[in-house]
Amino acid sequence: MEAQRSPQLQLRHATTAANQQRFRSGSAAAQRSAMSGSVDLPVVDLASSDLRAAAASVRQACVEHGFFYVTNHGVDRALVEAVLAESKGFFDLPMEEKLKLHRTNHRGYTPPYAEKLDAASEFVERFPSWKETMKLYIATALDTGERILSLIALGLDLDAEFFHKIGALDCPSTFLRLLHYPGEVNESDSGNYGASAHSDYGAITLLVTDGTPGLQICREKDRDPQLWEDVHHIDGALIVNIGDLLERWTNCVFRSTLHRVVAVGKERYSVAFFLDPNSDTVVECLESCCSEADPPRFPPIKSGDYITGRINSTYK
Ligand SMILES: O=C(O)CCC(=O)C(=O)O
Ligand SMILES: [Fe+2]
Repeated sequence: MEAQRSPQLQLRHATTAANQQRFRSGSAAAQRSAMSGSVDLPVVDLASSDLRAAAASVRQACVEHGFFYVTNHGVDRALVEAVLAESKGFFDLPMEEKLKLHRTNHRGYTPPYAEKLDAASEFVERFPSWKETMKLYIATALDTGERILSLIALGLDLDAEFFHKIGALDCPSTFLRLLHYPGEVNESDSGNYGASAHSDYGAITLLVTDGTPGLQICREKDRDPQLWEDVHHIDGALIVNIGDLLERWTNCVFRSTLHRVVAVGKERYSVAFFLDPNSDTVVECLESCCSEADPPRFPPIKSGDYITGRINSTYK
């Protein structure tokens, strides 16, 4: 496996107050008034022997939806179950115990409401298999993410090893977020439950859920009223989505699609794995994504500067 920056892990109760800052739009009223339907996202078989065809599906999915499913992805079902079980164990703790892991520098627990409390970490003693489970999950998801990036590169008419060759995966940045959406809606949330509309910051996100619905995407963010479509659960598949950094890298050929999680009257667990290039990777318009008629829309930027800027504007 490639060298890797120390992975960051975040535990989040996904009620509004803790999420609100990072979202581009989506007031409670707007969420309620938006139209909705459901979407059939493409499914890409990562074990396909026809790499070119798989890459073409990935490209189409990234251009049209910014979201797709992957199957035969190499992340064991038992491992996913173990991560969800550890997560449930943590979120089931009394609040005062969870607060001992209160978030510092983007790691740790974010409570439902953003109080400022200081507490120490006692993670390891309380959850003996936590570290190994999360380490294995992160390593496996990283491996899967790299395979997806190879297909993305091929789909962009680049060498399958493009991201490796430019050093973007020498020391990639990974971030694991364990999310818990409580079943009951708190009155003070004003009906704005779950994760408000947002796009992810980085390159790609790999998402698993416990199968509870709630995830929706909005493919045309400027449309009025917005059309929100349910992303249904496919047993055993991972959901992959493109983040803003990859949208920028591809000169907006690929979409970083607005998404949110709405209340379904049932508690929900999910695990989001964010994969970004190493921080000194220069993200500048890929050759195959610009032309004289469609010049680069953004100046080059180091991946780390871009992500840090986004995170800092979130957690001010
Ligand atoms: O919980 C989910 O299904 C989505 C989570 C998400 O979009 C995020 O953490 O960025
Ligand atoms: Fe997201």
